Amino acid sequence: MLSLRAPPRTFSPSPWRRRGRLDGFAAPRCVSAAPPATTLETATARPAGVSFPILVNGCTGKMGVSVAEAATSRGLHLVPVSFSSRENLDKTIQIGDVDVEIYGPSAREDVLSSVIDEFPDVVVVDYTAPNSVNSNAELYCKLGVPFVMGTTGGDQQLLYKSVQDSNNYALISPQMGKQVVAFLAAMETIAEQFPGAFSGYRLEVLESHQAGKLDTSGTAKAVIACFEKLGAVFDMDRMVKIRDPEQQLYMVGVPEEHIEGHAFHLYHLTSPDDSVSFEFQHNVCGRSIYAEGSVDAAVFLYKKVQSMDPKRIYDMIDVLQEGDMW
Ligand SMILES: NC(=O)C1=CN([C@@H]2O[C@H](COP(=O)(O)OP(=O)(O)OC[C@H]3O[C@@H](n4cnc5c(N)ncnc54)[C@H](O)[C@@H]3O)[C@@H](O)[C@H]2O)C=CC1
Ligand SMILES: O=C(O)C1=N[C@H](C(=O)O)C[C@H](O)C1
Repeated sequence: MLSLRAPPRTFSPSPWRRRGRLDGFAAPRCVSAAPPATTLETATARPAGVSFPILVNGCTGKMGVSVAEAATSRGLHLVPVSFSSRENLDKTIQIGDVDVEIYGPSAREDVLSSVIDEFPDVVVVDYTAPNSVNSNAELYCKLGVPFVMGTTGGDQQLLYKSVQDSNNYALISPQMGKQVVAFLAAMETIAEQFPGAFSGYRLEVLESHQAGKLDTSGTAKAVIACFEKLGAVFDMDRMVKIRDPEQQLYMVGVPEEHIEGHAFHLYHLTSPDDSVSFEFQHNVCGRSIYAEGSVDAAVFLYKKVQSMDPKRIYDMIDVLQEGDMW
């Protein structure tokens, strides 16, 4: 039976620390549920159903590699070109049997133009860095190449404005994992249908990602926006961001093999009089759900471009709603 006892009046700032690893917090389930870090469950991947050229920008990074691998195993044509923020890298990266050549910033406009000439139906998928979001999007819009923006951060308003002004096709989402997208969609629906239902509730948010993550979780920001519409009070400066591997291991309970690639999120709501509390979590180990979702996104966008759909800007909820996610 559920206990209806009121929660303690002073809620610990860290539910993860309060509970610790040993009491069965969701994390250990990742050990058997997720694939090894940076490898994909692509052996059983279903084909994309269509084939078209895909350019993955950011093949020097972890998501770039994962998406490029997922794209080739789904039968898409991986364009053997990617970019870097560094000049004179003189590097190729092997993805399956494709040698992807990496070009620096000064060559990117010429190289991307040549790619578009050779592959007019190419779709770009971007997994670079928060400080490249806007300049990359500007370039894609200038050249009229449809793109999936998986990279989080940057100036999101400006990003949408660039796409709108150029009338380009783009799919933008801070979260590509199907089940997390479904949770986000549910949150948006609740927020729309019951605005103010959580008026005055205090919200506390914790997110833990690999140490190399530069920005605050874009997914957490999207979920927080829904809680705010529901009336909850949140101070963005109080978001607890955990990037320290020791804390992740011993406090959050991230399995050791996923310290380098995980995304744990926890949202805790408390009523103004402390008599009611709610808690939501989504904890992902590895990167395969984002990689597969990114390929779904590219396929979806490709179809929209081919059918000259008048709507130009999409997100992952659109993909989910069309039943187009694996
Ligand atoms: N939408 C989603 O579901 C997900 C989004 N992400 C986001 O994707 C981004 C990348 O994540 P990771 O691959 O884990 O990071 P990472 O640090 O492993 O890789 C990023 C790579 O992009 C390169 N890069 C930086 N600026 C560039 C530019 N202008 N042109 C080309 N390459 C550039 C960096 O040198 C690095 O190699 C982050 O913003 C992260 O938040 C990550 C996972 C899922
Ligand atoms: O950088 C990551 O890893 C992730 N970034 C996205 C975000 O910022 O929300 C999605 C997921 O949390 C993984």
